[in-house]
Amino acid sequence: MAKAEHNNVTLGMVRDSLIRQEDTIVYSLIERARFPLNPPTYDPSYASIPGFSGSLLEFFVKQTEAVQAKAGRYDNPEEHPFFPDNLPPSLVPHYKYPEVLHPAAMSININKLIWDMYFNKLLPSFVSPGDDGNYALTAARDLECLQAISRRIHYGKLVAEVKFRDERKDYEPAIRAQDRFTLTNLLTFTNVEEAVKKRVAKKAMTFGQEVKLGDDGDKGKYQVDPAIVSGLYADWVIPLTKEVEIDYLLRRLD
Ligand SMILES: O=C(O)C(=O)C[C@]1(C(=O)O)C=C[C@@H](O)C=C1
Repeated sequence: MAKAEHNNVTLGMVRDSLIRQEDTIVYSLIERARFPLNPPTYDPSYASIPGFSGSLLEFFVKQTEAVQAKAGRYDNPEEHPFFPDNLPPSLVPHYKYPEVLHPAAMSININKLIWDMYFNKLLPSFVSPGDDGNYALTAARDLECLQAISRRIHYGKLVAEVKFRDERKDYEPAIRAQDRFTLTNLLTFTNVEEAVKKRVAKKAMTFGQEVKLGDDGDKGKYQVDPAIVSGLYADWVIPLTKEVEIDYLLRRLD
């Protein structure tokens, strides 16, 4: 039997969006990999910006998020700022996004974890060491990666909502018991996870290959190592999406 539709959102539609978001994530990693690590971007002692204490990256992200907040970006429940404190209010007319999620969704933001993972684990694994002076562009590329990864991981709220409504009688007892273990089992589809990991590696091969005319001897050289992209998904993106799903479900009956 086809799964019931809720506000016209089905698990298939949610998964289609996750698949599209893979493209954005893979492309954003490729764009960041065009620059070396560029350590001064992250060094608070380099920036010395008047009236600001922190790195150029933090300056760039805070300023960009402030502009985007004023332009209404965070009115969209799919968007999560990295520095939510002291963000200016939106200055544009409020768009009435469909209310699909439980209000508890608003309190879930794991961007701090995503930030730490990105800068401490992921970034050093896929960019070359070095310094070419392009610190502002580097910060801009980092923010694009962070926003794409964050949107995908927080999409777990919607995944969880659709699963909850599809299988309410299975989820409710586990939520009442605040039983993370059972919730994890309920929402896990190992076959889907395996397909995601394979697909993102393939996308990294396809989008990141060097396109040359004629016969070249350069097959197998990619702009971002496909194994790093599938590792990112295996070690971080999928586990953190599940974490968001569980955090959301635990509050779904509040
Ligand atoms: O597609 C789902 O059902 C999801 O919950 C998303 C996701 C993922 O992060 O890709 C996470 C958990 C499932 O085990 C499978 C895949």
